[in-house]
Amino acid sequence: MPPTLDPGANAPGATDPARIRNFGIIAHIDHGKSTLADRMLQLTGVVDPRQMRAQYLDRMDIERERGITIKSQAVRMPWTIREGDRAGEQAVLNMIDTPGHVDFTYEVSRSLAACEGAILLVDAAQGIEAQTLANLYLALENDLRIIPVLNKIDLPAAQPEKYAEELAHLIGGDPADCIRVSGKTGEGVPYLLDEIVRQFTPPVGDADAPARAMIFDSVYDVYRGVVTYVRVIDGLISARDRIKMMSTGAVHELLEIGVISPEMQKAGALGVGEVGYLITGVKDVRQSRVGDTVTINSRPATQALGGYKDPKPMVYSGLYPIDGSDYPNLREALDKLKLNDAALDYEPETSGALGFGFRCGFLGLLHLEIIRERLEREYNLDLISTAPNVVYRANTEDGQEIVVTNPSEYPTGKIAEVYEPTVRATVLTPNDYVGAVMELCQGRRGSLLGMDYLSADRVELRYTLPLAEIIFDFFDQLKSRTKGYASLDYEPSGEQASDLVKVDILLHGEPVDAFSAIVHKDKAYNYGVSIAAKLRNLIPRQQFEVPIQAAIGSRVIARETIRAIRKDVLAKCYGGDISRKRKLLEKQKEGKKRMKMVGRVEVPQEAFIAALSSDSGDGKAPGKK
Ligand SMILES: Nc1nc2c(ncn2[C@@H]2O[C@H](COP(=O)(O)OP(=O)(O)OP(=O)(O)O)[C@@H](O)[C@H]2O)c(=O)[nH]1
Repeated sequence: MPPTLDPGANAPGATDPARIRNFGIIAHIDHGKSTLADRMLQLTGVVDPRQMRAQYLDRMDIERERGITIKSQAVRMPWTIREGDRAGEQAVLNMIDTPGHVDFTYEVSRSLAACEGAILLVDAAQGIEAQTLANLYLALENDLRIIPVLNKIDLPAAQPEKYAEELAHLIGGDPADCIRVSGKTGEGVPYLLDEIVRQFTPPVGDADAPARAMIFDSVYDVYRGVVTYVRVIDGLISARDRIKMMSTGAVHELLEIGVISPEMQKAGALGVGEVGYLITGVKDVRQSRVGDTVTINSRPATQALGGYKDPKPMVYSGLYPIDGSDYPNLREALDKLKLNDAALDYEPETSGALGFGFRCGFLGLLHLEIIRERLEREYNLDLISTAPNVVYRANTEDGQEIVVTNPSEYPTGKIAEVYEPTVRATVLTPNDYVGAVMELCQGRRGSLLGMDYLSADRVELRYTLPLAEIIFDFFDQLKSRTKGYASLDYEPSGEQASDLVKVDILLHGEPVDAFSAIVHKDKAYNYGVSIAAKLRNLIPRQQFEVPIQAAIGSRVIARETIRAIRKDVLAKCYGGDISRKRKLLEKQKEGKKRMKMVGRVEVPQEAFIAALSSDSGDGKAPGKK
């Protein structure tokens, strides 16, 4: 038996909006959102203590293994105020657990649009970090009420007094208003739940208006087809209705409607302010788009809700199946993942070296890595991903504009100007490391925008940096130069004209498209030298000599050679006259020449993976720590 929910959830009618509180938990990564969510599930009784496991809401294997939240989750929990003059008041809480990593900011902003309030969770041993700020700004943009909460007060290193000051300084108010909790021990969590009901406002909507619900997430389930998560703004959607998607006008039969608590539970209807799911039996993933408005076919709304801004991919990489016959499976898998993930973008491409594949756009390297891992695990595919790159815009001298998502498509003609995307990066660091952070940012072509002291020993540095300079190992470098104390957040800030060149890698005189890269002129030489050296170690010796060249246009900037395995053709030629030996050697040379002309260099698959996957030369996948 699942624990009894508030009767509204299962009754044919909907819950009284005055009793609903929709809220999100926002925090810097690892400050303990998922753990706090676990305690709430336990305290509200929606999860049986025997079934409780850590990070209950992180359902994907990858999420659990890495201890990070990738997808947002919405859970309905009943709560009755325990203390104070409103004790006994019953409420229905819809909690939305959101991811913390900078790549997934768009998930956070989508979820927050479905809330009235946000818990700003800060680790009491760490204080405010870069994503604390970024998420706070997102919440403020959505006009949410904020409850500041200090977590992990059970830690000996916790300094709640100090950080309560910092938080109060940031959002205004009294340090004493910061609620102190431990997601681990549960201390303070019942009080926090009480305060959620007291401080957050109930949703406002017109119960009599035609129904309008916002799709804030949509997932493909192998057994049930597409499951669509909605928050109702106006009106009522009941299980007997036929629903209409406002962007396409498509009408669907409702097979099931319900709430997540934390498993799916059927309900009779969803009313104003409620958060729940719809199942229509739609199998095509594109028919239930995140950001679309759902209405009722018999009495449709006329005006759709303001949708979400589509997240724009920031980093591109080619994904190729190692076994060419897997290509259709890869397409199908990408189609399915795309439903969960509006930010994933892909189109077919062919590479001379790697065959048929897809050029895919991602939000960042972690996103790339996760999609790739999901494709390999959930869809059983073996993939190669090419070196990630950002999107460039080139203006040619004859007035054409070319958008380059793949370096091998970089125009060869005369180029007037090339633009590269930039980001506005915020680094929070203790005072002692300001010099180290500045040195790193300057080395990555950054320009300082400003610097502020958040408290006596915590500094906020703001830089404009080319995106291409931070997608590789910037974060690792930042962490190692600041002994792990600095944190980073960034957002797109437009583009800038830069002195960029395309570096081609030629194997045996033939350019290999998958190795081409666009780099800043000052860094082209180093790039060329390092990739040539890497390939020399990765490609086994062949029967003939293989030159590896890095070139800008026709100018070679670096060269390595893989020496031939010289077969000893004279081994069986004892004594004899010199002309015979010479003849044999000539023949061998000719053979080599023929190989050079017609032969192709055999590049082992691993070489592609290792050379392409990271610029550090360690053979690890991009972004892998
Ligand atoms: N001592 C102590 N540790 C905690 C507490 N809350 C969380 N942790 C630990 O902090 C780490 C991060 O916690 P999570 O709940 O996974 O953090 P998160 O913010 O959800 O992380 P993301 O999902 O990746 O954004 C885990 O190792 C937790 O066990 C707490 O109150 N006390």
